[in-house]
Amino acid sequence: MNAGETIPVTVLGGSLGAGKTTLLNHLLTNAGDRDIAVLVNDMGSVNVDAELVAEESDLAVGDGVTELSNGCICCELQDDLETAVVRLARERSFDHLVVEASGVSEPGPVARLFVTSRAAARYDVAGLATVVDSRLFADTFGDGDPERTVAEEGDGSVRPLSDLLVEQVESADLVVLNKRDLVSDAELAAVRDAVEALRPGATVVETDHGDVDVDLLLSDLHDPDAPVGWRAALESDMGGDERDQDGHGDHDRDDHEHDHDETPHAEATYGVTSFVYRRRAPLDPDGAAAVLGDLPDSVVRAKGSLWIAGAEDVHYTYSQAGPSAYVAAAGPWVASRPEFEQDTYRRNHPELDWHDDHGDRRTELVFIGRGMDEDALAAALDDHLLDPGASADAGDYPTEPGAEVALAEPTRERESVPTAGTTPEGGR
Ligand SMILES: Nc1nc2c(ncn2[C@@H]2O[C@H](COP(=O)(O)OP(=O)(O)OP(=O)(O)O)[C@@H](O)[C@H]2O)c(=O)[nH]1
Repeated sequence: MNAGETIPVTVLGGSLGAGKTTLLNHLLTNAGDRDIAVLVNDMGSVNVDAELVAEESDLAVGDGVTELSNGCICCELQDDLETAVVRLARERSFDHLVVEASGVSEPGPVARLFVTSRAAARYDVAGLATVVDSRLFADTFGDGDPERTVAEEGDGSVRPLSDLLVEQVESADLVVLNKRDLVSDAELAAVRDAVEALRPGATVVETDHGDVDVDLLLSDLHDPDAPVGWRAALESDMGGDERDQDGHGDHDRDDHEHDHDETPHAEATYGVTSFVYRRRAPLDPDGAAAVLGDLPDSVVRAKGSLWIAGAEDVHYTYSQAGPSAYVAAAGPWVASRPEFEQDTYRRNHPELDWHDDHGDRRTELVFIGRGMDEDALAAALDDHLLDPGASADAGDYPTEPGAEVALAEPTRERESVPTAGTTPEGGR
């Protein structure tokens, strides 16, 4: 970058588990000659997404991937975001910055930071892309009338999560209708209608597994003739009318002003909390599948690493979003690799949490939800802990890196959902 030139930045938002990290990995794999820096925000204290992005790309956490964890960059981590992106632009040269906001981030304030703060001198917002979980959207707004559903769902104390879904769509320049494979054609058409009603003028694309056109995603999506969403919020922030063109109040701004202090924004506004379950012992394969394939409805999103008895050399990742839950074989644990590789890996990743006996083998899961009974969930998993080295049959778990197995799958209207593998047990 030449002095005085600004770097384009794309803000990637969308609901918990909508497919933002999947899309980001697709982008990095298909970026060609572009040098892309990424910043990943996760609301849990363990940044699973940053690790997944780093694992799938040549970038390392702390080098190409910057992580901001345990909070939300649209509110309590705003200052950290500003510092991180200013430092990034000073220390490295790159062509484009992509910021993956956490699933509970309101995208407007994140984009606004690049226009109003110190970061504005270095960056230019190219666009705000919102990834929509089409299955979740169809289920939430089944009657195609999002505004009505939002109004009905609220319990008065916190805003319903569907409110956030609407806001994320209203702010977007590009809406990616992801998880197309989990909805029927009729449901997808209804989702598109609802999205276009909420955000007229946005570019809308339909995908599965984040397979978007990289050129489109990184292009300058700014449409000066459609100043709805975050730009309208920006204008009102700079002294204009407090209501945007659709007549909605600028609630992200209102909320942000009064929950800036102790209570994290996600909890104060949406009642969303997170906790980490971390154990240095393997889980019984069937027991883990039974619990993790049938989580209580209070869990909105769960993800992390699994150490499974009987498959002690395979690092499994677990991912649940609403009615879907999968276990994937990520590859060998570092501790299962030849010693010289272990040494090299550990030298390059000093942050790796290493145990004298078990190396990096661990079960480390982040649970995000509303009204979760953390103790009951932890106890349910603890019931299935085994001693390291205990014999067990993990035959239904995949071993090939990248292969995954469904523990729970959603059903869609009319057509059945293609299975991603066999089901070890249960499911919901
Ligand atoms: N069936 C299906 N699953 C998908 C698709 N895209 C992503 N997934 C799966 O959905 C889960 C969540 O995907 P992520 O990319 O981690 O979602 P995210 O938005 O980054 O999640 P958070 O950052 O935790 O909010 C993972 O298990 C993905 O493999 C899709 O198009 N179809």
